[in-house]
Amino acid sequence: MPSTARIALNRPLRRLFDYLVPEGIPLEPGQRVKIPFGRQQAIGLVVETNIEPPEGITLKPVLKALENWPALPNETFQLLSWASDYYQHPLGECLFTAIPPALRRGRPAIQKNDDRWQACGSSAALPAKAHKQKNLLEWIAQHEQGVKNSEITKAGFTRPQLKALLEKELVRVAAPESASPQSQQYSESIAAPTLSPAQLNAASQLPLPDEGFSASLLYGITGSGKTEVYLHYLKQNLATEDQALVLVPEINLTPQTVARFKRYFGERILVWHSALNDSERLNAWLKIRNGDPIILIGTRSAVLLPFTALKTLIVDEEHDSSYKQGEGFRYSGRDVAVYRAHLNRCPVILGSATPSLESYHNALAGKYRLIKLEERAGEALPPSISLLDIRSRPLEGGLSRPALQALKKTLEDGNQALVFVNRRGYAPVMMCFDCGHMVECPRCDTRLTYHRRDRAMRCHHCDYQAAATDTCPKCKSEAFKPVGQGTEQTEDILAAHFPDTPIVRVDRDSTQRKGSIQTILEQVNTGEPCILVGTQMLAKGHDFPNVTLVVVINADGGLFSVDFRAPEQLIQTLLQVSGRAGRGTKVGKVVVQTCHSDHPLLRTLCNGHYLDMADQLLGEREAGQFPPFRAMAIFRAEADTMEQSLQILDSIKPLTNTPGIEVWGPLPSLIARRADRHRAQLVLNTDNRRRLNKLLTSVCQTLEQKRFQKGAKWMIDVDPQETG
Ligand SMILES: Nc1ncnc2c1ncn2[C@@H]1O[C@H](COP(=O)(O)OP(=O)(O)OP(=O)(O)O)[C@@H](O)[C@H]1O
Ligand SMILES: [Zn+2]
Repeated sequence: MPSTARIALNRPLRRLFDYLVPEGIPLEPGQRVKIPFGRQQAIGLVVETNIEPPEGITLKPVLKALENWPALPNETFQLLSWASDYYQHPLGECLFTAIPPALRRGRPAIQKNDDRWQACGSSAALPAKAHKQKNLLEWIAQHEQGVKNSEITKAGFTRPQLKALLEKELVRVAAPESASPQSQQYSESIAAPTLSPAQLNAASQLPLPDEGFSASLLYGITGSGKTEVYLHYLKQNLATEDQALVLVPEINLTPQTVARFKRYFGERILVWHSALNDSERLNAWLKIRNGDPIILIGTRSAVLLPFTALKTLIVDEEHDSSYKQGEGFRYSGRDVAVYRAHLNRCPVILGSATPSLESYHNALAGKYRLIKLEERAGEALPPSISLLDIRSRPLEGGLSRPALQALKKTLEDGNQALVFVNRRGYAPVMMCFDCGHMVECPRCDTRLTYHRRDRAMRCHHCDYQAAATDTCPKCKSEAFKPVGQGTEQTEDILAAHFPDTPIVRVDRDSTQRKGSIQTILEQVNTGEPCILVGTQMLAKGHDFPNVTLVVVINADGGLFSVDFRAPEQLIQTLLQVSGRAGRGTKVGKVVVQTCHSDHPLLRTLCNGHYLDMADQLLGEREAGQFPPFRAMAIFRAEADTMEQSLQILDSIKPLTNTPGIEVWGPLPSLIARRADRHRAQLVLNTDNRRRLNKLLTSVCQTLEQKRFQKGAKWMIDVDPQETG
């Protein structure tokens, strides 16, 4: 009698499918199978085996198992099942996030052929007329390590030429780099970095990989050398057969970090991020699944991968909002990392100069070990931060005269400066000073940003764009002007003031145009005087030793926002961007322009003590009964009309009626219309997380059965980052 298995598909369905398991196909959870599905075939993942077959239904059989081992080993499988329940996202889609695209399509789980060819004969053996083959052979012979197919074509040779050499046995495949699981040997020649006494003190407080589960919050001020602490820790404590995971917010922004890890660990470093192609992804996945002793540096989704020998997790810049996925499976990479360490009985280290209030709260509650590193590495000192009130001061490109003077002085002293503007483009609004018209996005409840370089008006919330006009589109007046600051405008003003100094703009537009941020930053890395102008991108983890001045154009953005997280994010960004000043031997200075120089939060900022501000903010969160003191979840709806969206949420609200759970709304979202979709939300807030989880599971099950109007959608977001 054949047994029955329950199988998950990569579909947004809160249900699983039962199939017969033909004899001779032993299955276990996490294994990849091919199954008939409707009129097609699909790739599924086994969730349960030997289940009681449902009565009265004839089941179809599994067609085959794609491997005789589980693609998702037990611990990874448990992790994803937990995440599916915690974040209320369908199990199938959660499980498949840990499977690379090639395997989702049913491709075999083998290394993509990337053979290297070596020469093994002399060109003398070739006929005199075979010039091309001769050239190819000689070229291959110059590369002792062998050359890849792709390199051969890139060098201008062809496959038939290679084939001809192969037939004559003049070339052969070089020994593969990794022939079988566990076979990889990594030579690590460089010793651990030498740490300062403060760094050593911090490193010595970190629990060892074999001491079981623990979570540590490494609070290390900007420039304190946290990366060196991680390197030292891994070098000293990670056994040669073990795996480690280092999560980073965005790899492409900080190529320096990867380079630093590679210097110490060489080939043992593997990277995982969204820019990998399918075969790079598959090859990396196989190494991870095989238990190769790699150290993976990866973005958010790396935490879900099927490690089999994971002994340490590090989450760098743990406060960064990019750890939370904003759509679909809305998990927090940081929080999943903590749960993974718990499942895996190993340490997790969360590091930041500006820890999230969640993590800091956990540290204060004794759940996380708090480790402080409050000195800068090397000879660097913390920068001095001062507020510059700009009320009734004339501004140029957002810059006040004292700020311009400080920039001038910095350049004269042979140093570099950084100007932080929180908007890309030229100006966030174009306004007519005759009729008052402001140009809005036709598809969103937002204004269009003026991009002068491309003479375009763009919506930063959808992809709408229109050509810029010189006169008001409504009344044709010529008094049609940009209002507010964007990076382009500040760049122009700086170029006019400092014509002989390179101005380097870093924002999403400039990095998209010029390729990588690395190319753009080459100018800065020469150390010659220059001014960097840019957005948040500049605040993240960069190490420019010659930057001695940071100017923040306007600090007021998040001070009075309705989003309860806004002040936290503002302070984090301000301190992170301030932390780019004075990282080398020269002292750094930060000038923060504001119209609210008496605001208590900004005043505390000048002391530079993040934890003081965090204490202050936690006090406010507790008074307002917000996370981390309570658990929050948001039901969101979007539809073609606001009425429909509100209707969906109105129908959800009675289902949430539970003692101890507060429900706010439904209300239109802060940007109520985005890309012609009308959005609303219903907020659930409670001090009983378990009850909330149970409630959400039952509400989601109910909603799954309901039919809503075409185009209308509901979503659930647990521990939301954005609450507007
Ligand atoms: N022990 C040390 N001796 C000398 N220089 C050091 C030492 N440790 C780190 N550094 C240097 O100090 C600088 C800052 O280090 P790192 O980038 O690791 O700081 P960080 O704590 O990650 O900072 P941030 O949070 O601001 O990104 C780097 O240039 C690094 O090479
Ligand atoms: Zn828009």
